[in-house]
Amino acid sequence: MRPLITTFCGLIAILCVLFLVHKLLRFGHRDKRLPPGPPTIPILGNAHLIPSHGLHLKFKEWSDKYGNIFSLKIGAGTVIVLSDRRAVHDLIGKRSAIYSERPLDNNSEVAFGGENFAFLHATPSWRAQRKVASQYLAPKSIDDKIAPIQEAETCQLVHDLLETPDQFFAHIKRVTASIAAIAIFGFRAPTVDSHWTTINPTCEPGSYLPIEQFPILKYIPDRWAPSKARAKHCYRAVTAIWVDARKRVEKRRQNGDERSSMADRVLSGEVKFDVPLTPTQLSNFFGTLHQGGADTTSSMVLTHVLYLAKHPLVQHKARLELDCVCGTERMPTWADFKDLPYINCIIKEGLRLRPVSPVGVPHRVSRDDWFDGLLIPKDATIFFPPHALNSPFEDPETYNPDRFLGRPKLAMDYAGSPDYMNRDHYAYGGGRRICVGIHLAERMQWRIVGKLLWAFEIKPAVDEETGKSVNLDLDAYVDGFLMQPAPYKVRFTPRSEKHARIIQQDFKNIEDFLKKWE
Ligand code: HEM
Repeated sequence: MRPLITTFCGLIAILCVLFLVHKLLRFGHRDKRLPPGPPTIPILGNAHLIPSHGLHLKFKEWSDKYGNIFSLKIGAGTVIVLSDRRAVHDLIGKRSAIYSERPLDNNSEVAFGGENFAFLHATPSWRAQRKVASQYLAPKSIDDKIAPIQEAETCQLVHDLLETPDQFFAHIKRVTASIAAIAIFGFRAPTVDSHWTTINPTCEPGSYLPIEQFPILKYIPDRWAPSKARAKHCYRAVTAIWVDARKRVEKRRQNGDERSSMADRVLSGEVKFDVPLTPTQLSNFFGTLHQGGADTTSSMVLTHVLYLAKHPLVQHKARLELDCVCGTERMPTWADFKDLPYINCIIKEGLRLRPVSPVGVPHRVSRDDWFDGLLIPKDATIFFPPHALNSPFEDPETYNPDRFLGRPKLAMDYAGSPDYMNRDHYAYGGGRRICVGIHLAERMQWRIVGKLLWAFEIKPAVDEETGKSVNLDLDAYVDGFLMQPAPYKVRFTPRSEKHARIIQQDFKNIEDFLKKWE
């Protein structure tokens, strides 16, 4: 009897081992109902194929090979990449009720403390924050309240470039940070080293353990996982900065100095959230908006300047319009938008060709869904990379603002249109999560590029040793959380004595207005 029991137990043990091996080999395996994708290997799936840099280029390569809708397996997780405009329109747009979550990611939840509304899941609190932000940043509200600030700040930018053109990187960072700081906190950044220019924290969570995809990693003790401590530190450091920012506004208000910023309106009770926020959540809400507004826009402006310096003919075309509408008497303002359509073409082409986030910000689907017979499983991470959605354009890798002649509207008009093949670009994302600052961003870029082109010839710098123009490398980008051009050198030469005089005069006229925000 005993040998029979032993044999039976042995059999059970072998079956258990076989089951576990089978389970292990299936872990990371692609379900046949999913969109196609690169072959998987056990456990990792496709995780070993993800490059540390240039993910947008890899996405493009995979979409050419496996189709415009492809999938990746990262351990237990699924990633779906949409490089198809119809799919983006149908899923991210029309079905946005289930495609508006953010990916499950324990590390960023710790790093943001669940308080950065750009990374919140689609909770009632996210909806409440989004509502307040989008009302304040709606076109009419911006054109009523923020427009004079934007015009004045861009006048200072042009003046700064006249005085110290070599510092153009810093000047461009200052102006976007200052406009965002006035709009959100009611304070400005008068110089490149002032508090509100340098406030933006650069704390990024860095590399970390992908617990959602490989659940076994959660058993690694905290002391062996420095990323966990880093994420906690990140939350504390960033929150401290934004709490301090909110307190500065409160102190100013206590001294009887009430202004018309978003923070002032919330703190005065004029604006209320449908779901109340704690003081710390409120600080992080303001901070998220400032962060979203400042560096994204300056990175884009630096792209516009880089490409303009390399393309004198594009500058020339813009100036034909500028000279006709404004002459040498005045700089362009937003009121000239309709009469200067080529500036809008330049903005669109920069955003299309070099979006700050070429893979886009991922969404997550909240339940199983189907598209063209393909399964999009619950909790899959959804990318719709702007870079891969350029296919309707002829010669998409070439910089050519002319391609947007005949498309005179702003990005939001095309994003909301059912004519998805005519959409200009996807640089602001899509669906219910589309960039909440899109109207401010469009106006900031237009005002800056319009004034720069009116005021200066933008040319590559001259090498002091050779006396020749330096080469500007259009592919030299720093690939971080945001893509921005690596440092480069250009010259800003005033177009004439008269242009320089107008710049000086305009600056004198706005100096006192801007001082009110210091
Ligand atoms: C050229 C400038 C800008 C670009 C290219 C840009 C791009 C983006 C993108 C791609 C997203 C993700 C959209 C999605 O998930 O589908 C986003 C979200 C966001 N942006 Fe912008 N953005 C810019 C300027 C701004 C400005 C000026 C602000 C605020 C003042 C802002 C605040 C935000 C916020 C708060 C979110 C998160 C929205 C949410 O998750 O509901 N951005 N932006």
